[in-house]
Amino acid sequence: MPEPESASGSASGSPSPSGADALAREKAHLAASRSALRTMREEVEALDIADVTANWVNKQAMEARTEQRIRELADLAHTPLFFGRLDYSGGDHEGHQFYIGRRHVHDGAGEPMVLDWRAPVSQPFYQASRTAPLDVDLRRRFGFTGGELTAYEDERLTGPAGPDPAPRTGRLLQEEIERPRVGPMRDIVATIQPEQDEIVRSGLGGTVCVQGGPGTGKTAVGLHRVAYLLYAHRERLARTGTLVIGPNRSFLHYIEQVLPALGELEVAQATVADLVARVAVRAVDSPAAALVKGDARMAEVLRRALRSHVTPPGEPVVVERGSRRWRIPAYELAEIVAELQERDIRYGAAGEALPQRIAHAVLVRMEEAGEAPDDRVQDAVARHHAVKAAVKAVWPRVDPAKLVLRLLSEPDFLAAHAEGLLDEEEQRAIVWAKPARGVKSAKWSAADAVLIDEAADLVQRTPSLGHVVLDEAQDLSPMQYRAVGRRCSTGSATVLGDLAQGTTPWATAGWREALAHLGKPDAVVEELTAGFRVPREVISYASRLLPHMAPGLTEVESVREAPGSLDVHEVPGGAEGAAEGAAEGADGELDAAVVGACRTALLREGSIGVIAADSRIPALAAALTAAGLAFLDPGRETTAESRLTLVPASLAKGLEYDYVVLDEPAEVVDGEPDERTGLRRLYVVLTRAVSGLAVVHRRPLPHQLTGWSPADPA
Ligand SMILES: Nc1ncnc2c1ncn2[C@@H]1O[C@H](COP(=O)(O)OP(=O)(O)OP(=O)(O)O)[C@@H](O)[C@H]1O
Repeated sequence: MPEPESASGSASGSPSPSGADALAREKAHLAASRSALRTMREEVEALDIADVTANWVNKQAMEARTEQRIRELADLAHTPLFFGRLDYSGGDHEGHQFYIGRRHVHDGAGEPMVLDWRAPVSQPFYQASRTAPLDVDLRRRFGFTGGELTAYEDERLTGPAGPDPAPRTGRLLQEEIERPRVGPMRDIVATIQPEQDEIVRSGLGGTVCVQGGPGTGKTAVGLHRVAYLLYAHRERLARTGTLVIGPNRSFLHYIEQVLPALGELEVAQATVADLVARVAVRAVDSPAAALVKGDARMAEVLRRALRSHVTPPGEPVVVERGSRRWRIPAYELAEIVAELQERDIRYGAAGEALPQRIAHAVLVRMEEAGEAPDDRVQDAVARHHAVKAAVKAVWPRVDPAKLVLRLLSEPDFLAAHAEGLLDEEEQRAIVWAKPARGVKSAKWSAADAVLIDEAADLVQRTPSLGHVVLDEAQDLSPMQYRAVGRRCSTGSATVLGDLAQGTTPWATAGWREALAHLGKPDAVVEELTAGFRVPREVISYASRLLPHMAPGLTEVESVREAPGSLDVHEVPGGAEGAAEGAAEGADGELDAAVVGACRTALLREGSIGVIAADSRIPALAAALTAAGLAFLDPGRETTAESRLTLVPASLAKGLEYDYVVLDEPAEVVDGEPDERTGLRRLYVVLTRAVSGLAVVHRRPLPHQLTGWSPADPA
């Protein structure tokens, strides 16, 4: 371990260096650490694996590992090698200084120059406080500008209280959050807050569910938790795998760089639709049909329908071998079948076990007759055509997609298995008006694909991963929770969501029930209440909607004041004129006002999101183009040259922009099938801005936002 002098370069015992000197020493440590990292990389690059690998396969594997290691050791120009320092004044590390960074760096003698943020000795960087200093005397946070170390911020955790910044409002934290965004989501490793850190470091064994309002850092926490788990349980998770599940491609694209920036390159990403993509999805269900298809009762309907394929044996099995015939009577076959049905094994596995069970019964008879058959005889009997024929009749193979197809095509078949589970109206809601002819030509919906996935799991167990992060979970149906749950049945999960942002007809009403569907009823539910993204003025405005669409949920408490961050601009013309414009999907004056707001936002640094009801997107796209303002769609990465993104409200969830221009809130609400969902959608889009929100409207704002009630006199 380095002594204070060697780690910081500070002259021990001399008067405390001036700020400038201290900064110079820290810069020197950064330069020395960079050079040590370069040496580490050069050592890996120079490894001659030809000497240590005996064969081609090993060589390939070693080469891949070496390449990955070289990538992990890259010194990224704009990613500081360390962001903090801890000076220990007690415990095992008394008198030592540690620099905390994204990865471990050591010098030629193997002494650490930078410690991985995930190491136990780094934890006080996130957790220590004046009330619980955890043996740490000083915590230093570094500020960087374009990869250059330019500032630091100290907190004394022991001795008389000084003018230290409270961690929540620290200048560096504020600057970090407000640093203009271009490109994908960034990591928060330098500024993880204590309550976030507790979730990040919670053990691999347990499932954690995090409820948190917009911008409380749920996504960030989930991704950092994966990085932490990979550090703490690398071998196990390398074997079993990790997966991050997000709501759509744009969102996954937005978050995809966070884990690589933390040195983790092997985490898979998918949407729920990707996980269950066994058939091509080409149809959209009515809300009523999707609601029934997503209900957990469908799991039981499927189970019954599948099991109905087992037919009680009516005939004996007669196996001829040489001059002898062995006969297993029907009642004995029925006993074997009943025993398999009672056991908790998958339909397919039981079907595969049946021939061996029948063969075993034959062997018992052979032994009783004085023969001494061995395993080979049993295998031969199991493959005998009479046994195969019996198995086919009693326990036929079932194709999961065909099973669902039949349920949705044949009202009688559905009724037989939905009895006591779905009422007649519910059954009618899901049966296809026009029965499909085959699996390939059927017009499957997203919910149908989930049903097929459930059926497939009833036939054959879905392999489980080691850990799954499920983001924006509040929008999943019970059947979708089950689909995710079977992918972490022997592993654990991090479930992230906000009940107030649920915008599907089946949105999660409470986490306990959702976790039961996921198969993790004992998961711990944590709450994050501090808001990092949205400034106080904006979150208070958006939170006016809460009592109307998610009563009981408390307002997020923003850690940031940003006076002037909210601008509500009314375009004259009012209710009458706007109605016609809206009907045509175009409204020249409103469009012009939105373009104007974009121009104003473009004068500042950072990303700009223009968010509008999906129906307004074509008109706004045309207006922006006519005004010469280039824009991206949310699946594309912003760059310094193209900072403007046109976002349909339905895709805004989970995303964020430095500045948001929100077009016509009333239209966003009207774009949803009911008012509650509309207000929730509005809440989502009102909470996407980091530095400023401009609301541009011509129609009256929804009264829940203005506080005006329809009952009030005008
Ligand atoms: N401790 C932190 N330090 C710095 N930035 C943070 C911290 N926690 C969160 N943030 C930032 O706040 C913003 C919101 O975080 P994130 O997207 O994870 O929130 P969320 O709870 O998932 O939001 P939503 O519910 O809207 O999806 C991001 O820019 C993130 O980097």
